[in-house]
Amino acid sequence: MLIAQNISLTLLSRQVLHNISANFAPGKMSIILGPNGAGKSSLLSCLAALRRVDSGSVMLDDTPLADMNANIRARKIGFLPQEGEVNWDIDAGALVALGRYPYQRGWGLSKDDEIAINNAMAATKTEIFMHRNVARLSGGERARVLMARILAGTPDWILADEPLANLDPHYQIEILRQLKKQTLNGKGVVAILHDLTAAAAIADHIILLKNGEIAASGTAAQVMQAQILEDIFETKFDIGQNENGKLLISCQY
Ligand SMILES: Nc1ncnc2c1ncn2[C@@H]1O[C@H](COP(=O)(O)OP(=O)(O)OP(=O)(O)O)[C@@H](O)[C@H]1O
Repeated sequence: MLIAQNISLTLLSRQVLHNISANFAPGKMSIILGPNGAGKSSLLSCLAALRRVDSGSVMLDDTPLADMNANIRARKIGFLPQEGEVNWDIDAGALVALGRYPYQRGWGLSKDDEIAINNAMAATKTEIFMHRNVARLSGGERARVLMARILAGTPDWILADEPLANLDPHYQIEILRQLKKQTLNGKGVVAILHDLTAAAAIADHIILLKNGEIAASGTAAQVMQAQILEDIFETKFDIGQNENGKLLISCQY
């Protein structure tokens, strides 16, 4: 389990997370939603130990993340940041290979490294970009390469900050299916999304943040209710279902 225990975070003398407690289960897709500035990215950074919390702790399987060796932590947790920009002069294959960095002992790639890299590029359909400069890929192509870098590290946990940004509908579905597949293989996924319908379709567990606090938490059926969403987003929503019973959520234009 990845567990946030009463975590609070202050940035530039402004408290952005207030006493957050949440459990994230392996093999499950947990989705964090909420308005801009609610604290979603801040929470995800704390869960990845990229930010030190002011109080409380983040535990991974009974060990405080803050006490864990950085290399071991990097093998366990893959973090996909929100900004998909890559300003290095680097080919996609080399960028994906960086996902193996926590495993490297000497020079060059091991057989295991090569297998993991090939699997990750196949899963994200990025082999065709192997020798292409990442800076010259489209935003959507680069997003898939960055996802491949995370998968190459074969982490137990994937923490993804808006993994669907810049993707067309086809690749949004591809990435969501890829993340879901990871959970079916026993990995824990925690992702920030803005698309409420996509979140409802894919989430095992949803956390809605507002003003740095958990405003609602539960299954899609429990939290995707017009009044709850209106209170959190300060916007009216229409909630329906398609013929398969999937929730369709759109704000009222
Ligand atoms: N490095 C920082 N220094 C100071 N304040 C920050 C910093 N990063 C974020 N904040 C502030 O913390 C609050 C939460 O930001 P955060 O990025 O976690 O929100 P978010 O829910 O991910 O928003 P969005 O949906 O817009 O990405 C915001 O008010 C933001 O201005």
